Amino acid sequence: MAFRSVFDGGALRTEFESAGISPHFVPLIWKYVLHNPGCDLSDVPSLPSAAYPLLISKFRPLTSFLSSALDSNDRLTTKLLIRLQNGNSVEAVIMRYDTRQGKYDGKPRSGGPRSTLCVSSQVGCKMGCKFCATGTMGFKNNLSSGEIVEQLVHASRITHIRNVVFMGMGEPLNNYAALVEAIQIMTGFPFQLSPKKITVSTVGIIHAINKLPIDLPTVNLAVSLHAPDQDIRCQIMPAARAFPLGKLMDALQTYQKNTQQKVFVEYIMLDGVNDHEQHAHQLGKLLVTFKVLETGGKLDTFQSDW
Ligand SMILES: C[S@@+](CC[C@H](N)C(=O)[O-])C[C@H]1O[C@@H](n2cnc3c(N)ncnc32)[C@H](O)[C@@H]1O
Ligand code: SF4
Repeated sequence: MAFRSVFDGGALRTEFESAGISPHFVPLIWKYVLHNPGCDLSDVPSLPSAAYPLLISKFRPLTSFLSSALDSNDRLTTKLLIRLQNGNSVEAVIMRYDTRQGKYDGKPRSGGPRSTLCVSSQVGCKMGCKFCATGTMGFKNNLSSGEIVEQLVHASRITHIRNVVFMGMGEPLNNYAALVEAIQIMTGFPFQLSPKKITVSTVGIIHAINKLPIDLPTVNLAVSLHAPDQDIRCQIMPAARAFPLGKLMDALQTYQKNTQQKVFVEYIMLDGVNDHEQHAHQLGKLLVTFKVLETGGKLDTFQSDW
């Protein structure tokens, strides 16, 4: 029998509510599980007595298992392999920026070490981008909100996580409800990540980008652009056929105007495909237009004199 994760917050709250138990106990359970690796739900202190049989029969503290944690040679990066209840695995990556040594971008910064966790939202992906290992494995399953949050639990037991980026396996906007719930949990007690430190990366699912300002108005958005025109985009990212570049750029403008959040543009240089000088000029024009249309937001892009 498959158990739910206690971090499937909506499911746990619903169960509690139908049993007449206050949902206010849910974050207390999360705090206990986070700080007590290997605990049983019967160990969680101070819950109403009706909560224990319900928890034990339907939920588990964690439904995933940390199979391996592999450090890079410089120990700034740790790759986590996490096995899910259904036997599939996902990766999450901890990236440490030792800002005192300027290891991130060479510039001295204040604030000491900070860590970013890159999380997966799906096992595989149906978008089929040609350059992406996840894309070539096809789609296997969506992660539940609990399975997404559990990546943060595993990582938080290794180091303090300050930022989360949805840049691991899968297309987060194709798993929208779980994404929204996971981020709501991550930004509440006991994780309390700042929404401004969360970035959702997407291939560019326009209808979902349009919903984000309502459901997650304070997260950052990153868009995998990877080409300055629709033709090249479609060659390397088949899903782009459904999302014309002009409409995508319009959606980004609207998103930024409505949220005032950062929009990051991701561009992989693929030899002989999108890395010609002419592509750089096209990209500059595309982003300059973006910036000129923009009024008062915070678009992070390069200095442009195209
Ligand atoms: C794996 S995706 C997950 C998030 C989302 N599906 C997306 O496409 O933005 C995160 C980022 O990794 C990039 N990526 C995928 N394959 C890559 C590769 N072989 N080398 C460098 N970046 C890659 C994607 O294009 C995207 O910008
Ligand atoms: S949408 Fe993202 S995860 Fe999916 S295949 Fe493309 S780059 Fe990979």
